[in-house]
Amino acid sequence: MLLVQGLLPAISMTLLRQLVDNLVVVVGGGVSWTSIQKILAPVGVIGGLLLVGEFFSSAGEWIRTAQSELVHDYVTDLIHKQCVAVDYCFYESSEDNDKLNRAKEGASGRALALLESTGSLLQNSITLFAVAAILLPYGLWLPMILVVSAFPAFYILMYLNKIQYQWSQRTTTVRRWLIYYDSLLTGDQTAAEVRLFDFGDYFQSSYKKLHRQLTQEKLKLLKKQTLGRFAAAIFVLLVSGVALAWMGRQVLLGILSLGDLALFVQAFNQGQGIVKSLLGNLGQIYRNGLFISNLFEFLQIQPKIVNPPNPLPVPAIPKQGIHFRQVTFRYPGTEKPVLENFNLILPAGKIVVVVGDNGAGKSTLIKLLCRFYDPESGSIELDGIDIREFSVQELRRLITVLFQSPIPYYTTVSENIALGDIWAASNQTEIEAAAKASGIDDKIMQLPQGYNTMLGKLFPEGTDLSGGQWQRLALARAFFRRAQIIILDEPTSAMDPWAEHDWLERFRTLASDRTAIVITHRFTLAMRADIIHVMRAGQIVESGTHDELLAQDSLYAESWKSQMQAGTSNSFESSVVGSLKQHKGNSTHL
Ligand SMILES: Nc1ncnc2c1ncn2[C@@H]1O[C@H](COP(=O)(O)OP(=O)(O)OP(=O)(O)O)[C@@H](O)[C@H]1O
Repeated sequence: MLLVQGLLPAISMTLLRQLVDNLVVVVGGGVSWTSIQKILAPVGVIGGLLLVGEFFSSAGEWIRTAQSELVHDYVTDLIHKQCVAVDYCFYESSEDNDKLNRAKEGASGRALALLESTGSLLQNSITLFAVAAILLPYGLWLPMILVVSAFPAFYILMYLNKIQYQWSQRTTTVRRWLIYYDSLLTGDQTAAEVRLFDFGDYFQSSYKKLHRQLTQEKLKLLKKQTLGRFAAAIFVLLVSGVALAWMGRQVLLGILSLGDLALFVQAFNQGQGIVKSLLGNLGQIYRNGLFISNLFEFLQIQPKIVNPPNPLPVPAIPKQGIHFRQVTFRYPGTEKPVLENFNLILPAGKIVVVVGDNGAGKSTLIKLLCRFYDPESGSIELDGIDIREFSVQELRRLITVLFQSPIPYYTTVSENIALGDIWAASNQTEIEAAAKASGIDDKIMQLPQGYNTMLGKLFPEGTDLSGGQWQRLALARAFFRRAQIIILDEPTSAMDPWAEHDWLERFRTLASDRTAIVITHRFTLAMRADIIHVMRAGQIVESGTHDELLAQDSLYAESWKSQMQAGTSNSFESSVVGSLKQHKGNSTHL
């Protein structure tokens, strides 16, 4: 198709010359059926060619759309796969987020544009060769001048494309800020605070300020591009003028016919148009190639948290437990270690609670245990084996985590719970058992369509849950996983005290044969653990049962007393008031 489309203009031009020459003969020699036939034949063929051209151009539209969808699907799939494959820490680095943004920014559009420009380049090259072949008999210098006249434009185009790319690279972070402000203003998660704190105008003006700055820079670039293109176009016009003057002279001298002149004018004009398109194609290929290099840069990122060459089998049921041995860890790009020569034993089959003040390093322990990060030195062992010796996926399958802020998934209730173990066959009985264990079953039964109710208000017929109910649902998801190691990070923070008491009883039964690690600020929860570890500034400073720690009369006991003095022992208010008092400057706060 490219070949036919590429040759069509040249064939039309040749036919046009024949038509004009025949017309001159007819006008000079009188009208007869034979002479009219000579005109009708090229007219018919030209008409036919126009039809073929139109058909191909319409078919081209269909092909372009199909190609566009295919390329889009392919590139999006690559990006999604890589987004899941990169390390967790990728999302905590501004530089890496820039890379992702650049890869995503029109990646599929650019890939398609590259494909189209290459196709167009081929077609235009074929046309240019055919046109050059037509011009060649009038002088070798004609096709050459056609190409040479395009050199300045070529240089300008490449230069402009390069500076546009550099500008785009430089402003990636600024454009990410725009996306961020936009999400604050338009997202459902921020809608309440935007209204309450009335900071809509504030973020809107931040957005506008940045956007204005970008627009000004963009317009400056465009101005440069326009001036550059204008200068190149003037040069091309001058060259055309010289060539036309020469051709006109040849006709006046009788060396060439009027048909030749018609052919020449069309060929030279078309030739220049084609050279211009070719340059455009080259510029596009160059620019899109630069942008697509961003996609490749992102796709080439290799995760650092990888499986060992010969992974050891993960214990189906841990017997000894988890041992943090002399672990030192600092977050990438930070100076101060969060953990330094840290030691902790979490025995199998026990419920262990880790309490500690904000920033003590409790959540960091979870991230290390799940291998979102690896320690700088020391090791984390499961039944005496360094967890780096296991396959990452196998290790993670052994663990279930209820994170501090569970994600509300906008799917049905059943799917929400089943997401806890996508590898397990979705069994409704087990889903309901997990919901009962987490204490959300009663609420689900009151929903319009029970377990088939769509959650979240973002999509049609969705129902929302309260914060505590979402938390219980996340807990059901964690239970559904049936993992041997259960990690709960502030599991009851959004629950009322009655719910918490009820839940604790269930949890004891559920976790009876598993290893449970609970991170909490709530003493009412901590006191029921088999072992309590008190963490402060990256170290375990006290360990024991609730009674043992009270007997030690140290940090834990002090914080416990402080909470108890604030109210009755088990009440929600006591925890909150106690915590608030501690935050007011008491050095022994937990
Ligand atoms: N991604 C990160 N990059 C750099 N520093 C981090 C990162 N995440 C946490 N930190 C720092 O590491 C320290 C420990 O954080 P961590 O989240 O483990 O504390 P925590 O005990 O769980 O606190 P909280 O009780 O408030 O949840 C803190 O000083 C925190 O600022």
